[in-house]
Order: sequence, then C-alpha cells, then structure tokens
Amino acid sequence: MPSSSTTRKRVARSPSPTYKLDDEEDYQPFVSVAQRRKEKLAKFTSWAGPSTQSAKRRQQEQQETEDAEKEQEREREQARRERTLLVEAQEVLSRKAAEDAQKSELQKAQEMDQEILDAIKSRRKLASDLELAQGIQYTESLNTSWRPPRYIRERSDADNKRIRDKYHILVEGEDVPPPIEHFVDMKVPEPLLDLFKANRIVSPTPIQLQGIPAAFAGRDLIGIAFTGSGKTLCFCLPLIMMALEEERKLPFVRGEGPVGVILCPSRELANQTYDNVVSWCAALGRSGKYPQLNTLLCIGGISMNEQAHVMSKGIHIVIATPGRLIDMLEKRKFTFNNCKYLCMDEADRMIDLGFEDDVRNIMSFFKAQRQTLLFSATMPKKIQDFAQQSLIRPVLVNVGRAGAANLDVLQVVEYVKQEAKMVYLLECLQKTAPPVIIFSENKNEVDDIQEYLLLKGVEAVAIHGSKTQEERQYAIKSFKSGAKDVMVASGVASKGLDFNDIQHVIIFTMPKEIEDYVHQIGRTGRSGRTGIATTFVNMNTPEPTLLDLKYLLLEAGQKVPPFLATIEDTQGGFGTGNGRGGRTLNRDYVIIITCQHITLLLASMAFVHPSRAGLVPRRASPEYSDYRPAPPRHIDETPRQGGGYGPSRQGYEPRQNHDMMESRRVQRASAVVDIWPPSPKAPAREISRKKSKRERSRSLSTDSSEEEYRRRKKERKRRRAARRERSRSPDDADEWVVKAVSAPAVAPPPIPPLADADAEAGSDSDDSLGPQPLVKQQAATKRIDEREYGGSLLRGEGSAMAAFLQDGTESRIPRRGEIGLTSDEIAQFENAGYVMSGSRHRRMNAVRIRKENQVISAEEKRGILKLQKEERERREAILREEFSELVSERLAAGTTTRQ
Ligand SMILES: Nc1ncnc2c1ncn2[C@@H]1O[C@H](COP(=O)(O)OP(=O)(O)OP(=O)(O)O)[C@@H](O)[C@H]1O
Repeated sequence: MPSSSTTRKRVARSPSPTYKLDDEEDYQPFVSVAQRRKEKLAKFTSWAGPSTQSAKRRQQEQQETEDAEKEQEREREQARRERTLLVEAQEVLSRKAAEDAQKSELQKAQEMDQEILDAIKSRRKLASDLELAQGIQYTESLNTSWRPPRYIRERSDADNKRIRDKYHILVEGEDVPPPIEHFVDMKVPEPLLDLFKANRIVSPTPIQLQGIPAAFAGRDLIGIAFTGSGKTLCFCLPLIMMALEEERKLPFVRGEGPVGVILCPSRELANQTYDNVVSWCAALGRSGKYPQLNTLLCIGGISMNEQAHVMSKGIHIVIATPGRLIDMLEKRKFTFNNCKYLCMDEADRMIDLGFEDDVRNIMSFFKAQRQTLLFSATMPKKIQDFAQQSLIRPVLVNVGRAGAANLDVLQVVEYVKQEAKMVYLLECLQKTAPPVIIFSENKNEVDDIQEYLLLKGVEAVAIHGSKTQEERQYAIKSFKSGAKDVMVASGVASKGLDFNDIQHVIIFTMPKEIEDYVHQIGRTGRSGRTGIATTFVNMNTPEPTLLDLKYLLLEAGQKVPPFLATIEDTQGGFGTGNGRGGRTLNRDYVIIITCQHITLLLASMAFVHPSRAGLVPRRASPEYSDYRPAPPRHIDETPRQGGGYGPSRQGYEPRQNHDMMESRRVQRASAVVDIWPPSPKAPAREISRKKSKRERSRSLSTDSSEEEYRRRKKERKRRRAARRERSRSPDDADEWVVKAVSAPAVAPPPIPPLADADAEAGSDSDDSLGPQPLVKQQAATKRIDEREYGGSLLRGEGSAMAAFLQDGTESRIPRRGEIGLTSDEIAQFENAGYVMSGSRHRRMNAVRIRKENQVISAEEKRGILKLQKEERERREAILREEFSELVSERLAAGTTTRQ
C-alpha cells in the first residue's frame, strides 16, 4: 500500500517564547479609557495654573454654603414641626392685627362697608322669578280666620311684654301677635290637645307660645330657638289648621293641593316631620269632628309609587327635600296653585349651604302670596337680615341668642391626640349608658369608627350621605328602637333629628362651623331633659373654631378647659373671619349698625349670597345628598297669557282640567268656614287682672258719673256686709227660700219701660249682674214659655222660670247671697216680672237640679244605712251557717272513711 510507505517529515519548530513575569520594568498596568481620559483632563486642568485652583476653592466654598443652608432649613423644619398649629395661627393673627392697627378707623369701616355692599349687591330677595321680574311686592300678611280669645286681645302691651320677658322671648316686627301661655287659649282642637297630653306635651314651650299665635295669625315668621325646644310643632300646627280650613271649604279632589309645604335639608329630618304630621292629622281624623288630611312625603331615595295611595287623592300637606320636590313639580305630579304656606326647617343651613337656588326655584312655582316661615336653632344675623328682606311684615321670634347652645347639655371639651382618639373613644363610651351618638365630619372616618366599635363588640350603626337610603333608614330605625346602642353619624344626622333620650353625644371631629357643633350637641338634652356632649379637639382643630367653641362654652356657663382658655382672640372680638358662628355675631351686629343707612338705601336692591361675593367659600354640603344645582332656567322675556315671565308651567296642563281646578280654587277662596273651637273664657287669674268694663268706662267718665259710681260701690259694700252678717246669724240655716205665691200664677205685672232694660243690657251681657227684664209684655191669658223670657236663657231655664211664675208654688229661687240680692229683693224683682239673667239663672237651675236629684233626706239616708246593715248581717249569717254545715259534713265524711 503506497500510503503506508509515505514517511513523515520532521519539522523543526521554533522555540516557544519565554515570559518574564517577574520583569517589572516594562510592565504597563491596564488603565481603562475612561480613567485615562479623566487623567488627561486632570493634566490639562493642572496646566491651567493658579486660577483653576481658586475656582476649585470657590466650588468648595459654594458646596459648604449649600450644606449650611440645608442644615439651617432642616433645623427650621424641625422647629416648625415642633410648634403647634395654634402657635402658628396666633402668629399669623398677631401679624394681621399689627397690620390692622396701622390702618385708620375710617379705612377699616370703609373695608367693612365695602364687604357688606359686595354681599348685598348681587343678592336677590328670596322670591320667585316671576315676582322679581314683575316687581310684585306684597305688603300685607296673609289673612286668616284665627283670632285670639277676647281676653288676650284686650291684654295690654305691658302685660304681653311681661309674659315675653318671663320666657326670655325676644320679638321684632310690627304689631306682633300676643303670646299665649296655654294651648286651649290658642284654640288648638281638642283631639290634638288629648294627643299632646298623652305625649306629655302639656303647655307650650317659649317658641311655641309666641310662634304659634304669630303663625296662626298668618304672619311670616323667623323662629329661632335652641335645639329640642319644639319648633316642629310650631310650624306644623298652623299648616294643619290651614289645611283643615281649606278642606272644609271644599274637599280636595285628585290633582288638587297641596295647601302648604315644609322643606327640610335632609331626608331623615323630612321623614321625622312627616311622621309627626301624620300622627297629628290622624288624631284629628279619628275624632270624627275634623276631615281626614292627606300628607305626602317627597324625598329622594324612595319610590313615589309607594305613596300612590296619597297621590290618588287631593294632597293637603307636602313634606319634602328640595331636590325631589323640584323634580315632582317639574313633572307636574302636583302643583302649587293652591299652596299658601312654605316653611323651611333649619332654614339657615338651607339658604347658606347651597340650597338657595333650589329654594328660589321652588318659590317660582307659587301662584299667589304665601305665608313663609323660617325656623332654626342657629341663624346668623346675615341670614336673618336676608330673610327678613324676603318676607312680608315678618315677625322674628327669638328664644335665647341665635346659635346659642342648649343649656340642658353639659359640654365637655377634651384634648385628644389624633392617634389616640379611637382608643379613647371606648373609654369615653363608658361615661353614660346608651344610646350614644358619635359625630364625625368625614364619611370614611364614620365607617372606620363603626368598624372599630363592631370589632370591640359595641352594637353600632353608621349613617352618612354615601349610604343607600335603605341603609340610612335601617340605621335610624334600629337606633331609634333601641336595638343598637351607638350611632356613628356624619353631619347628615345632626340637624333636627329627635331620638329618644340620647344620653351622650361624642363629637369625634369638631366641625368647622360652630353652628354645626350646636346642632350636633343638640341631639341630647331635648325637651327639658339633660345630656352630655364630649368633644375631642387637638392641634388639627382650626384655631378660629376653637375660639368660637371657647366663647360658646363661656356663654353657656360651662367649664372652659385650660388649653382653650389660653387661646386669645387677637382680633379683639371681631370674630373668626368665617363671618357666621357664635361670637362672629358681634361682628355681624357691628356691620349691621354701621351699614344701617346703606341697607336702607339698598332696601329695594337685590341681595347676593356672600359666597358669590367671595366672603364665604361656597359649597354644597356633600352630606345633603339631595342637593342638585338648580337646572339652568330660561327666562322668557315675552309676557305670557297668564301674565308674567318665565317658563310657562300652565302650558302642560290640559285646559279643561285647568279651568275646573281654577274654578274650584276661586270657589274655595270665596267660601267662609270656621274651624276654630270657641274662644275659651278668661281664667280667673286673668279676670282679676283685667279691668272691668265699669272700671274702664270710669276712667273715661265725667265727674257726675264718678260720683254715681262711688255711691253704687258704697251701696254694694253695705249690702255685702249685711249679707255676711246675716249668714253668720244662727237662724239663717234655712237653705231654700220658698216664694210665697198666694194665688195661682198670673201674668207678670207690667214690665218697666224698655229703655231701662236696654240700659241694663247694654253692658256686657255675660258679666251683668241682677235680673233681666222680659222682652215684651205678654197677654194676660197667654201661657208664657222660654222664648218670652229672653234669648239669654238656656233651653229649659225659661220653662222652669215660666213654671215658677205660672204654676208652681214650690218652685225655688237661688239661695240668698248667690246672686248678690236678698230674697226679698229677688221677690220684688220677680213680682215686677223680671227673670234672672242668663248666668245667674244657670246657677239657679243647677241648684234646682241638684236639689231635685237629692231624693233622700238625712232621715231616709239613716234608714237606708240601717237597712243595709241589717241586710249585711243577714247575708253574713247565711254564709256562716253554710260554712259550718260544710265543715260538719267534711268532718263526718272523714270519720266514716277512718272507720
Ligand atoms: N310643648 C312641649 N312640651 C313638651 N315636649 C315638647 C313640646 N313640644 C315638643 N316637645 C317634644 O320635644 C322634642 C323636641 O321637639 P322638636 O324636634 O320639635 O325640637 P326642635 O326645636 O325642632 O329641635 P331641633 O332644633 O333639633 O330640630 C320632641 O320629642 C317633642 O315631642
């Protein structure tokens, strides 16, 4: 094989290189490119000489300064953190005070005036667009059929003032109706009085005793009274009475009504007012004396189908939240054609918290003048002023200061660090027994608190604006019924809700506005009971709020904790700047005085919401979930058929139906009915205070009549003394004076001339003393009946008197002294043909009946008692006998069985 034969050639290889690792002379260490560039750069800069070095120094110095500044800033930050917000706020305020001090008094006054002018300029009256556009201005209050009882009408102004002072009631306004201290005197229907009594409502509270008469009289009203003082009754009762009257005039048919509407800022409050009104109307209806009234609850979150039964009839009263009411009115579910009454509960909150446009919108649905009532426990002066401009001859009834806390609430303010609040809450709950309400401004916090309490085993429910209507209703219901001990709530439950006997209110987070605080603590200490309110504050609580709180505590005579006491008002009593709460009223007051002349000049000008003028941040409270901004309304400039401007609401209504409703409205307006119970008589205490007619006429009389009066008075005195003397004599024991009639009754002798009779009867018929003459002379043969004896006799009395004169020899006349005449004098009058006056005769009749009913003499009575005794003894004897028989039988039976 040739391949095998090939020989391998030897190749001489070059020797392998030798590395001299330990040779360091030529060694070049690896230097990265970046490093090399850096070195090169350094070389270049070193070539730049001494100027570069100085730049380096500068750089270094700069660095140092920066570091120092940073250090200082850090120290400042640390110091800032260590300082409380209160100190900071105080510094700001003192800086502001120093600035203010530099301003002249004139400048300050000008600024204030400018502030209020700005507010006034763009604010319009609370009236409908139609009224504003047409310049309709009502000058007279609504006319009603209610009149106070005569004795109250005749009461002097000084007496009225005395009553108001007694109850600490302040009133403003022209011709204010008198205060009335009893429901009966207000002419409240009897079925309601009974119901009130059953609910322990016996006499009116101060706001009621002045507010109800004013509202009954048809006056526009601003009612301010502390929480739990019974304002609800004060504005519901007049509406109920008005509805009763309208229904009586002409019963409401489907599509008619309502007569009046009550607006509430929250659904829960509307629900509660609805319950009250329904129960009061039901009591009236049940009595059978008054017609049944239909009340509609009109709030968001419920289906109106649930109330289809109400809608299918005429509606008398609507209780609503603004959003749903506008919705219903716009859908023409009902109209305000017959509506004459508008009440806003918690009115300041409604006007101030973003409902103003809604309220204005609602007002534009009214077709005629209405009676407007605004009620609240808090009513800053600005709102009062604004409201007064919008009302007609308003009466302002103020019990205590607007915005003052209820004095029945013990207020405790505690400094609790934010992180310690939750734990402290549990401890705080131990203070009292349930039920307890905890308020927090923040919905998330409300949920957190509820969760925490549930975890700790506390039966708690929560309510706030983001909960569904069912959840809200469940919370209220279970808390009211006592199934849950604690309710955690946001502001939505703070106004107007009347829970049973709340023991303790805990304010977890202090609300920014002091009015909200007043409403929140007002859930306890209601209708005369006492309660506790504990409020947590800390450095997060704004200083102005703390200041308001401090002044509120001072005003209510409560303990001010040291940390609150140290806070000083650096603005010298001129308020917190929010322009509303507590102490800020001073400021409002000053503004009103300094600007009084301007206000007068601007009386006809429109008003603006302070928020629009940039005075108060405008916000719609998120708690009021019913709040919807008013839809933009197109104001049509063309006058319409019905006269007026604005969107036509009549256009939707079928003409025929409208005509019918209109004619019914006119018919109702022209009808006159009287639903008021009769005027009660003046109670004894009033009579003693009241000047008698004679006294009054005496003050106007001449000298001769004065003499005559004295003579008569003397004569009366003499007769009275003689009567007393006789009554003391032992032989005067005979009770009855029997008129001696010698012959069968004859016609009465000729009566005195009528002129005398007139003179006698001319005085007050009820109060006149002595007998009354016959109206006309009777034929001698004619049998006389009651008619002939005058209309003043009650039925039956005349016949008795006729019988007395004609038939009876045994007829009796009253006891001596009972009518201020002796029996002889009476006999003389009787013989002359007089009969007794109405009031005296009534008494005589009563005595006669009593005597006639008294069928047994003392002798007979003794006989009866004797008989009764004998009868009792007889029966006892029988019983004894029966018993001894029974015993002997048993004994005999026992002996036989033993044998
Ligand atoms: N004349 C009265 N006498 C006794 N209790 C009354 C009287 N009038 C009302 N009340 C009771 O007082 C409680 C509080 O009444 P109401 O809710 O009307 O107070 P309010 O002034 O409207 O309170 P708020 O300002 O919180 O809304 C109710 O339970 C009510 O039944």
